[in-house]
Amino acid sequence: MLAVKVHKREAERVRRRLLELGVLAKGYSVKREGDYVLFPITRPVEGFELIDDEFERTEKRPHSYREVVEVPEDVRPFLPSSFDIIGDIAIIELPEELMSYGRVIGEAILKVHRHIKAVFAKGSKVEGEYRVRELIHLAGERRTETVHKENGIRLKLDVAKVYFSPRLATERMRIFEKTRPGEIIFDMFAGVGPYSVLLAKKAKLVFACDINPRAVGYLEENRLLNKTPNVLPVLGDVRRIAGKIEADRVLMNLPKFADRFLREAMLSVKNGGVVHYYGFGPEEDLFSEHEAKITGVARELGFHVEFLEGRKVRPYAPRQFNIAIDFRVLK
Ligand SMILES: C[S@@+](CC[C@H](N)C(=O)[O-])C[C@H]1O[C@@H](n2cnc3c(N)ncnc32)[C@H](O)[C@@H]1O
Repeated sequence: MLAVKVHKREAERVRRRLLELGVLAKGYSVKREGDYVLFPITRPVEGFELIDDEFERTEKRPHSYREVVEVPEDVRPFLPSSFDIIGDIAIIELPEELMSYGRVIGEAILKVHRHIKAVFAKGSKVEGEYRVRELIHLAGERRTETVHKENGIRLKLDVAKVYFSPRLATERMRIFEKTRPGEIIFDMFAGVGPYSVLLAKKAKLVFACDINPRAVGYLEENRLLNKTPNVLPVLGDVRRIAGKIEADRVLMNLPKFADRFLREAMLSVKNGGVVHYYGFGPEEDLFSEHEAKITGVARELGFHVEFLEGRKVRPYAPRQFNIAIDFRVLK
């Protein structure tokens, strides 16, 4: 292989020059011979001593499981480019064409991402009142409980028994930034507490309600784990406590059905307080339908609403987005 030979005093300057010229051969290690350094190159360059030598290939660590997984070429284009990581558990969505290669895909993920200990495939959509999905074990430990770190807090949870999405971390931080010290928060659909525990670091009190007993069990653990005794977990249907709380800020993180709970949210927020509403909307008109429902419920209650912000939270399905609408309630 063609190489440039230089004295070690000149090595750094020459390396930079070869990089500038775009001739330094990638994937080969530079060699040292006494006082000289040998740079492998891809084509002859003028002004340097050129020699011919053999070079060892540098070991390149794969970045993606797709570089190491062994599947037939015809199904390779179906390999997903990303997957969710919750604590030390990976959850991947496999199309039908790849389901029979689940084990090798799972093992490839374990090989490339050393901190991942178990891999599961999504076995269904998020379903039911508890908003959980079926999971299919692909590789590694047959364990579904883990501790996930996000926004400086730790959340213990069971990925098979409760809802949790790491993709909402940025949205949660956004709400944290809007929260003011001393506020009373009502997290209507709290899950294991990713909003509640985070906001409790700033707010005075957080009422955190969920109907899933497992979620509330973890919520209890997570308030201890994060030293946030100002989170008050409430197990049960949120309709039972709505209207008995006067919060500065109400969170409605149940995008599939939040519209059915607008009355409860508005009755639980104080005059001038803010509601963070979540839903799903088509790309061409993200907010109108939801805003109409919000205005309608406010009118029935004799309240006014002031829309503060509408935003895309994340893509949900083709041409569909998970959206957020922040609005103020004036009573
Ligand atoms: C989409 S998850 C959100 C959980 C959490 N906020 C998060 O970000 O991970 C919605 C949660 O609402 C709970 N839920 C559904 N219906 C409910 C109801 N009527 N009352 C209280 N909680 C309910 C579910 O059990 C689930 O944990």
